[in-house]
Amino acid sequence: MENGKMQFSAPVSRDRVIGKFPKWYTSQACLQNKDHWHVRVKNACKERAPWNLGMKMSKVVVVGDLYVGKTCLINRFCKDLFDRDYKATIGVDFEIERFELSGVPYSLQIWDTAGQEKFKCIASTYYRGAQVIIIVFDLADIRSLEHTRQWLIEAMTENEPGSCCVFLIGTKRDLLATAECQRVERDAIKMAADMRAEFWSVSSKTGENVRECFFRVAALAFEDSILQALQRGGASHIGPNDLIKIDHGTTEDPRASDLKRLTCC
Ligand SMILES: Nc1nc2c(ncn2[C@@H]2O[C@H](COP(=O)(O)OP(=O)(O)OP(=O)(O)O)[C@@H](O)[C@H]2O)c(=O)[nH]1
Ligand SMILES: [Mg+2]
Repeated sequence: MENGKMQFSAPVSRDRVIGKFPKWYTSQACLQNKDHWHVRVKNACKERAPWNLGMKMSKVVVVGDLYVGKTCLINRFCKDLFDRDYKATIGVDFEIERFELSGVPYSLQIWDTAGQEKFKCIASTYYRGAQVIIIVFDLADIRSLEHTRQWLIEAMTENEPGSCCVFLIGTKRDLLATAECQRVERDAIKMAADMRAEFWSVSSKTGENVRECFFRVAALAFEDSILQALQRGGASHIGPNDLIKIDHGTTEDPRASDLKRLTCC
């Protein structure tokens, strides 16, 4: 009971509890090559006891050509579903996924955008305030990899340089033979290194690497948030308000505030 109101918060599902720091897919294109939480982050998490950190949320924006598998990737992770039939995303959609990281509750607000050119104007209004940008390409369609650089440029026009963690994700690995997959991955790793992005190779159909990839997204975004807050306020001053300030998303229904911005199109 707080301020006369009951506070209900369902516990985070057990398969969203991240204790150990998640590992990269390849050390040749990864944003962090350590295998443990940053010591300052670990300490900040431990010290949370005297004050309630509350729910913390970061914004993840998923971009890439049409038909590369953005929606399927999100649906595989968030709903454990795969749909063989293509239903183009119209404008944008979002999912909220709750985690517990190093004992602290934390959410990702995952924005799925349309790859079709005619919806770009709508989708691009949602790029702002992204803490993570996921650029998706189809491992079986090399042109979609070539287009990823342009997607990054467009996503970054709405964000401060250096303010986002960038992931390059190749989907549909189930469609490729091992040798072919390795060849495409080599090109993708070069592209990711160029973009300073972390590379992952996944299949939404089989689910291969999907969970591992999103756990990594959550962990890196979470660590980044805590470190930024510590840098601003100093370790001894970190408190609930610091963490509320660094939210890139919002705890209210994000569709409500984002819809106001749609008037530009
Ligand atoms: N075999 C296979 N097919 C996939 C995979 N991921 C997606 N697909 C198929 O690829 C097609 C396009 O997937 P979507 O997720 O709808 O693509 P999208 O990137 O969201 O497309 P837009 O919303 O138009 O931008 C669908 O027919 C999916 O079933 C995968 O990992 N393996
Ligand atoms: Mg889609």
